[in-house]
Amino acid sequence: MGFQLFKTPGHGSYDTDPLLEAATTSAATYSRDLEADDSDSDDDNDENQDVKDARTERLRDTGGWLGYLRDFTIFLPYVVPRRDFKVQLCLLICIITLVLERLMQVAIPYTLGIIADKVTSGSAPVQELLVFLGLDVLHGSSGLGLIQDLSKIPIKQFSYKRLTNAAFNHVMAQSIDFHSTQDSAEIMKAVEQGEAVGNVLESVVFDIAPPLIDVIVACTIFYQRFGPAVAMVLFGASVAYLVLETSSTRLTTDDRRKLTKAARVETRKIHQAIQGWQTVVYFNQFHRETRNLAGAVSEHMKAKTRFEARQALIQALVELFVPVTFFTLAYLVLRHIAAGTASPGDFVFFLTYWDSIIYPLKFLTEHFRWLVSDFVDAERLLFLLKTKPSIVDAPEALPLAPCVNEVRFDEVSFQYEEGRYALQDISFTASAGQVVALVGETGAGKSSILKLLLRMHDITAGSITFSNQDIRDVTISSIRNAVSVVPQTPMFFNAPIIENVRYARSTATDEDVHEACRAAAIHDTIMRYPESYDTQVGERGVKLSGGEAQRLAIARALLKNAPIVLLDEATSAVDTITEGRIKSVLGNLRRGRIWIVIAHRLSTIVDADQILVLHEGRLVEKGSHAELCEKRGRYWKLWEQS
Ligand SMILES: Nc1ncnc2c1ncn2[C@@H]1O[C@H](COP(=O)(O)OP(=O)(O)OP(=O)(O)O)[C@@H](O)[C@H]1O
Repeated sequence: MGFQLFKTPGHGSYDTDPLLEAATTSAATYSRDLEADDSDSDDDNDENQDVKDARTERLRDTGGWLGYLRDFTIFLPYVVPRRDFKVQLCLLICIITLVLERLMQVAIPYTLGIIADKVTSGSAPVQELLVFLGLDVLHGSSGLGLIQDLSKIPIKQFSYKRLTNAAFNHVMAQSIDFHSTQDSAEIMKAVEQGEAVGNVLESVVFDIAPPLIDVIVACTIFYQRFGPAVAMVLFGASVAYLVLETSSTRLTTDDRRKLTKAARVETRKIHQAIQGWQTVVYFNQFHRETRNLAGAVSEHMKAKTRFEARQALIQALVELFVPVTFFTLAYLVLRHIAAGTASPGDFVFFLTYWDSIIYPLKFLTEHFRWLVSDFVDAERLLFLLKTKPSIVDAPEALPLAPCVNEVRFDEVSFQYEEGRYALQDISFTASAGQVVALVGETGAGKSSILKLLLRMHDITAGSITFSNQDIRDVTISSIRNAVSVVPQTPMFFNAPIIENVRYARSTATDEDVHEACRAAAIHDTIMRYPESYDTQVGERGVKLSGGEAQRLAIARALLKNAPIVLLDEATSAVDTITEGRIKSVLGNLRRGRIWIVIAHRLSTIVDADQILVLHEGRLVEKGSHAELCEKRGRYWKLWEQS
């Protein structure tokens, strides 16, 4: 699939808590990366494996690293502040501070060397000491460091703001096929990576490039002051140190992976137990969960001990390299002093300069590791931004004409996947003021018709027109403005009822909202709540009963006041008395609108103007209730069974 961001790994086997796992399907998406850890392969245990796989594939497709890196130019418009003068200025300040820092790096040891020489020659170098003070303050966190840190803030925020907004808009503009196949946790992770691109740039510009430049500058200066031997030792030692550091990282990779896996298993256990708290109560399995967690915690700690001890040992060995290099260099410099080709001040210069080179070098591998991890995160965002929505406006699409009084399906065929038709040769017309009911057994294609009306998918053949305008020739946004939907399972935001209903039309007054709720037979119920319309509905509306949620969804759809209303089993959870009340109010609202209704309970659509009977994606019967009953065909059979 073209839009597949990352592979979704299979569920692992976890025999200690299978029931809980089944009960927490929503947790399953959240802990996708956690579940990946349960696979047998070590590589699969790596949370970034999917990104790495995608990278390998892209490397193959783009013909190597150059082509691959070229993909990253997609970020340039988001990180280059073309029109933002403030950010441009900050960027310039940062570059200047970086250059000044490099100069300070040499100037400070140089000044100290002069001070030492003056002291040994018996004079008091007060002036030089003041220069040193000035340079030191300027070089530290109170000088250039402060200026740099402050200038970095707007630069990082600039790219974060632009990338996060762009990624969010991109995800929201994706089509239903993207949203129904992608793991939502994975998409969220990708959207949240706006910071990673900024971090990559920051790591390269501020953490990785400067120490490398410093080493080269130091080698040149050492060469000039102490000759080629000292310069060669410094250069060779720096390269060897970096190689050793990198290989030592590799030596602990396996332990690090095991540690990450153990930590994730622990988090997963906690997450599942909390998510599945009700299931734990139903089966009184508190002890089992406590035992499970205790096991996971001790595994985690064992892995941590192994990793940290091994890393400490390897690090200790690598670090031995630093004093040995220092000793060699110091010995060579001292020989120069003894030979009279260098002064004691030169030794002080060497001592101070050594410190300023070696410490950043020590952190280089650490920065490199962070860079790799930020790079992987940035890749998630890259793959997301490269995913194109499958349904987009035609180049010359215009908004739908405001008055829609007819919906027409003309020999419409549609397939979700190649080779399997969900709908075939569907033709019908629904006019303003009419109720058209879609009936048929499960899987017959009813919901697919609603999705096509919202242009969530494009049809394979035929045409769908709203008042003679093909929906592929008008803007998607105007289609969605013209259609109100009451889904089978409505979703609400964790906000007060009034805001949830007003979501349909932000300009609606409180009275408009009340009116819509009266029409949906929910107003009186809401007024009985202690906080009436200010009652919070809970996450996704969990505090509402099924019937209340459906009635609120109807109120919301009515408030939108669109010319086409789609009801998908909209009253299936409502008792028959309330349903009767809703129907009588909806009857009054029929005028001027087109109603397309899906119903399993046939009693709810007996007075529909047109009943379309679908069977295996085909329209097999069409007519009023009386006409269809008279036919004694498929509808009649369904009616008899109901
Ligand atoms: N996203 C999808 N990808 C692939 N096939 C799909 C998808 N959605 C639905 N289908 C298939 O299309 C056919 C029609 O599905 P549809 O949901 O329209 O049926 P329905 O009549 O609304 O069923 P129900 O009454 O159970 O809601 C079914 O065979 C279904 O498996």
